[in-house]
Amino acid sequence: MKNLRSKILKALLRVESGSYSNLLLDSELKKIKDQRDKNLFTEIFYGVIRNKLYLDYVIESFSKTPLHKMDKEVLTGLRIGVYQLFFLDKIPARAAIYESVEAVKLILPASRKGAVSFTNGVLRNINRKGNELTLPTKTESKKEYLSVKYSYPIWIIKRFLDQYGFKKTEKILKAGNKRAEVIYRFNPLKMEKNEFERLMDQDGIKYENTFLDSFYRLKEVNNPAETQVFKNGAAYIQGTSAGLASLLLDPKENMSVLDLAAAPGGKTTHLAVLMKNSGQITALDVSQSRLNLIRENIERLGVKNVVLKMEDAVKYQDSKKYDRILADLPCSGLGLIASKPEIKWEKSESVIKQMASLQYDILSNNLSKLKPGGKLLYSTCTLSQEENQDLINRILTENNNFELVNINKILEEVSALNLKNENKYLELLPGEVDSEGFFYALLKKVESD
Ligand SMILES: C[S@@+](CC[C@H](N)C(=O)[O-])C[C@H]1O[C@@H](n2cnc3c(N)ncnc32)[C@H](O)[C@@H]1O
Repeated sequence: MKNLRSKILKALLRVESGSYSNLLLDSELKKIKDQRDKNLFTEIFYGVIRNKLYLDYVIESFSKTPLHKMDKEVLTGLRIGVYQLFFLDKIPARAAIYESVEAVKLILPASRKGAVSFTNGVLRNINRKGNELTLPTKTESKKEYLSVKYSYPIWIIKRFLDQYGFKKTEKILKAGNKRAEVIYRFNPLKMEKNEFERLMDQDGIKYENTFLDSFYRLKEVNNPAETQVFKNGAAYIQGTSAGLASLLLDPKENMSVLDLAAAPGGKTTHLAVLMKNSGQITALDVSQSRLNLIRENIERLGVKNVVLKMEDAVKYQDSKKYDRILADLPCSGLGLIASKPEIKWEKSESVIKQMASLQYDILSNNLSKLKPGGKLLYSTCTLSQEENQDLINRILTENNNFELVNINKILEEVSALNLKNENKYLELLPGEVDSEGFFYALLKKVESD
């Protein structure tokens, strides 16, 4: 396709100014007809986001102009070019350079000829001398080595090294650079499972089982939101780590459940399935636009037992007592880097403290809404001790009417995960499990309140 690189360049600039990569990619791919072009768009788009720090290291090594003095269009064009030169063997260097320079030319006004020839010069130089590139070595500095090699900011590397040591950190970083999988959760509110599988076969969708029953890992699916099963509401796109949360909370039919931060409704709708559409789920979210996403999902999936409320969970007042509370709270998202690689670049370390404080405030305001004997599942999609283990320890110390339930027995019952977990809570690390990074702690309110 003509101008594919300039479309990628524009999309990358939008990610830099705050668009979500996954949503943007979906809408851009809809505009492209040819499957090979779709694949190449996806490869370069995600490749550049994932490897930004590495690509900048290469550019800096071969350009006399420092990165901060380059126009963002030029720098992004250079990243697109270097990504193809270093990571895509099948694209001849000449084509990679030409197409990237053309992309910069198309996006800049005609008066900026100098910037175009600068892009060309730097890419040619990198192509000639690329094999002279020297990377930081492990012996000089483990942090620098991991940061450049796997393209992660130093602050994330430092935290992971402190929390997990070198070997585990390297596994997590590698897993975060793999393309995230697409997983369908089968929704029995819409059809029988054999009908669901028949429709997937009819659409030529190849899939395999995961460690959760009813969660199907798709192989080579391009438009997972365009298939029959998705449009019929028989499928919801949800990773297995996210899917585990509702299963661990284990709601029963006719229970009352409070979901404190529910949008877009992945876990709410899963809870509804587990409750067979009975009882009631009160689903809160602070954002009206995100509540609309839950509404759409509820309608598509045929969920009938949810009451939506636009509420700030830090201040939410409710005299009702619940059997179950799901606290799947906003977090720094360090477990989701495979599906949202821009997380590496748009967050700074201060987000951890901010999130831990918000999580504490939300939990503290809502613990009293649980019935004696009721259970609360706390979950995050992050890998920071402050937001996970430390926070739960603080909550338990300050609230002696709550105890931590050992999650391992339930885990055995609801999943085929075979983990040696010595803790009562559970932390899933990407690279150790075939899934995204998550943390879960199950709290029970003691019977006598
Ligand atoms: C991790 S997401 C929840 C994902 C959801 N549980 C699911 O499975 O689809 C966190 C959500 O918390 C919401 N949120 C952030 N601050 C909040 C607050 N103070 N009160 C309620 N919701 C909040 C965000 O709008 C976001 O939708």
